[in-house]
Amino acid sequence: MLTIGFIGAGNMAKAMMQGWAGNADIHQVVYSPNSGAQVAAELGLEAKQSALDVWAESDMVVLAMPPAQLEAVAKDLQLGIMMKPSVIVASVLGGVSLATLHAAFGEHVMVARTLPNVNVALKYGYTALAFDANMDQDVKGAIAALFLELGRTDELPEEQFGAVSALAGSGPAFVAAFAEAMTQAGIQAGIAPDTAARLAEQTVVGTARHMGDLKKDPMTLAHEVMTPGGSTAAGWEALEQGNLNGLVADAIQATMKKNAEFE
Ligand SMILES: NC(=O)C1=CN([C@@H]2O[C@H](COP(=O)(O)OP(=O)(O)OC[C@H]3O[C@@H](n4cnc5c(N)ncnc54)[C@H](O)[C@@H]3O)[C@@H](O)[C@H]2O)C=CC1
Ligand SMILES: O=C(O)[C@@H]1CCC=N1
Repeated sequence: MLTIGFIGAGNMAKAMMQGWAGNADIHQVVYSPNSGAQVAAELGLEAKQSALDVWAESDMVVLAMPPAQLEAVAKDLQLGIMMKPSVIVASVLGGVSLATLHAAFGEHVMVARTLPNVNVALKYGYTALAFDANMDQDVKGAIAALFLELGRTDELPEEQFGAVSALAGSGPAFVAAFAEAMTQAGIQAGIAPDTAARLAEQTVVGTARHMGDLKKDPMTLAHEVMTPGGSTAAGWEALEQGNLNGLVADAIQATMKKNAEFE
């Protein structure tokens, strides 16, 4: 039995807990000052009274609190790190580098920097991973296997994490924004709000599965839908005139700029 401990019980932590919940070989414990007990009860996990209690019981500790809490949490864990240095730290803290994590926890602590997205809740996530240069291959493999269970993963250079965070970490929000824009356009066109929302959601879900399951890239699928001289091509032209690509590029750049402020 492997014990994964969470420090923080917000949206990202919950998504990971949900993703690993069905695995009978994983025991999950959680501490969060406000919501830990409630989230643990909701998901059938064990709530702990402190970050130190989580550390004492865990093989791997997931740091999933706001990045600004890093120093405070590291201080709370000082005794645990001395008593049980074998615990692996998997940080999901946006913009917090391996170097910063080591500065907080000490050089000898095994640390992985991970960047998951909320779709890990249903094992359809994407997680970027970066490891200490000297981390043992077996430990790397074990961490990667855990995240692979939650969807796709890649080991990527840390300097790409700002861009990866914008595309894959923040990405679900941006795809959701497109679904919302379609819903609003449907309402404007006279469709009842709940029907418009259902149409938009099913279209986004179905399109994602179509590309994924049938292995089609976006433009192949788009061309299949665009009957030559038909109505989709007219709508596509409006998207191009409105510079959808430019707008998305701007959103990614703005997200990366903010990520760079955290680094
Ligand atoms: N939400 C997302 O899609 C993603 C979030 N992240 C990262 O995950 C981390 C958490 O983000 P969210 O879940 O979105 O935020 P959130 O606000 O939903 O959750 C933060 C959690 O940390 C807890 N917390 C605050 N101070 C604490 C402390 N001193 N000790 C223990 N727990 C404490 C809060 O009670 C709350 O449960 C951030 O570092 C963020 O960069 C990374 C990738 C994606
Ligand atoms: O918005 C944020 O700061 C975090 C990082 C990636 C997704 N959510």
